[in-house]
Amino acid sequence: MKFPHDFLFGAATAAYQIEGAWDEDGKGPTNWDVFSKLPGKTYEGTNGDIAIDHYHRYKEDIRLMAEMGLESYRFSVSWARILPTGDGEVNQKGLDFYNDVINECLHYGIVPFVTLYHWDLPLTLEQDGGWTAKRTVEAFVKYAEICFRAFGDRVKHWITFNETVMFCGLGYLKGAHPPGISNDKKKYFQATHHVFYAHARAVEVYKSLKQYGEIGITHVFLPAFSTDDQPENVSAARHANEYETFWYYDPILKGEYPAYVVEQLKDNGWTPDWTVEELDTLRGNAAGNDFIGLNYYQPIRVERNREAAAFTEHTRETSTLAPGHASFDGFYRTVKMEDKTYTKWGWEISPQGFLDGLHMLKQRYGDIKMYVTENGLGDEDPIIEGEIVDVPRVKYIEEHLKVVKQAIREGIHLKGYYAWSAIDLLSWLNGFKKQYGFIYVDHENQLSRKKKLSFHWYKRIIETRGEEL
Ligand SMILES: C[C@@]1(C(=O)O)OC[C@H]2O[C@@H](O)[C@H](O)[C@@H](O)[C@H]2O1
Repeated sequence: MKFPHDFLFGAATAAYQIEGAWDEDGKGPTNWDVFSKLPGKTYEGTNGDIAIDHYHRYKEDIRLMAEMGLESYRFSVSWARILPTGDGEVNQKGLDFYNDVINECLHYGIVPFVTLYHWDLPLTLEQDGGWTAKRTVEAFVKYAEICFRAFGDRVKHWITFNETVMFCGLGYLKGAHPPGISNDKKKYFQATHHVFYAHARAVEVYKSLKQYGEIGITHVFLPAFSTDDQPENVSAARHANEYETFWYYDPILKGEYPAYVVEQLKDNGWTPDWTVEELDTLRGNAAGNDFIGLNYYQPIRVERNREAAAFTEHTRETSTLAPGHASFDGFYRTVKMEDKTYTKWGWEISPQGFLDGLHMLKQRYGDIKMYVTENGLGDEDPIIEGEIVDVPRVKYIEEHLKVVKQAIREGIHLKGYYAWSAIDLLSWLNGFKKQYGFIYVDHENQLSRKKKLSFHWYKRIIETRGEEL
């Protein structure tokens, strides 16, 4: 069986991780331009000043994507190129760049799938409270409308935010992302609420423009499973799913927050300072959300945590999402299982966990349209006689695409798969060491591009619409 004719085979990137040109053509500074230069925050001090120079090489990169037969390219817009101060004057050269990227995609018949926010916040907004401040919400809505009006005649697929749990969790609980705050639960939940409210407002604006495309959000999908059937560990998995999934998916798809979490926030004094108007906006725009983007890499295996939830010192190393850590509230801990397979970064490889999780989502949210907006293997790719022989990545993506096909057979409304990533790029916390791309970038040779084994494999999968899987 082939994948359906309207299923999109894609790949993804993000602005800060590929563009470079951090201060060119009127772009304003972002939180990551500053944070990445703080000692110890990134792997070996790597940053996005140059990244892989996609700002100057986007034509070559998109030509390679076309050669691979990519049907759709998911990329993000750097807000600070469009609005250098976050909510002030528009920078025409920023609009020009993304118009060029979009037009280059369309030149090859590649469907652009645009993420408005992939973690790089204009510095002025971060300095003024970031996502804990209402100003950032209003600024995002202004920025989103500018993008809709500038690109919406050609861009018909919009993602508002990428992985809210990551930039809020690492920003306010682990201190590993800007603004580098640790263990501030009140700010964490406040920031997530402002993001969901900003999303709902952007949906409202998008629908009012009657551009007849689709808009959604991309969340991490991290289904939690109990290590065994002990009631306390089953309760740990429930707790993890409530806080890591339902807190994120419910306000978008149901228009309200999960009662389990709301009650506990109240007990702990972590309830966001939300208003009736904001909660009504969430409720009133849930139906306008056209899809949910899932970034699936792994499930988590959890058990009840019996150790006292002492203050946890977080570092870059403890923030790369490997198992063996207690949850922010100490309720559960993630466990590395003897009978499971893991990547070099300690992430479990579990296509079955994905399929089981998809059915959990369908049971809770019904027939919502879904895209796999990220899935891929972070690895240090083998190089044999100058060729990048990334067989592990081929196997990883093959197994997950098989599950996507099986899920569609089982009635899950999946409409596309975007591998992370189209091309090797800068990892926020792992520098250039953790590779994900179909295209290799040689940092020892003027960032020259080279097709990997997986490039040729994915090309064939797309050509045959995955019939062999
Ligand atoms: C934490 C990590 C990683 O480095 O493996 O997860 C997978 C992937 O998720 C993306 O949304 C990030 O932009 C990208 O940098 C990657 O980040």
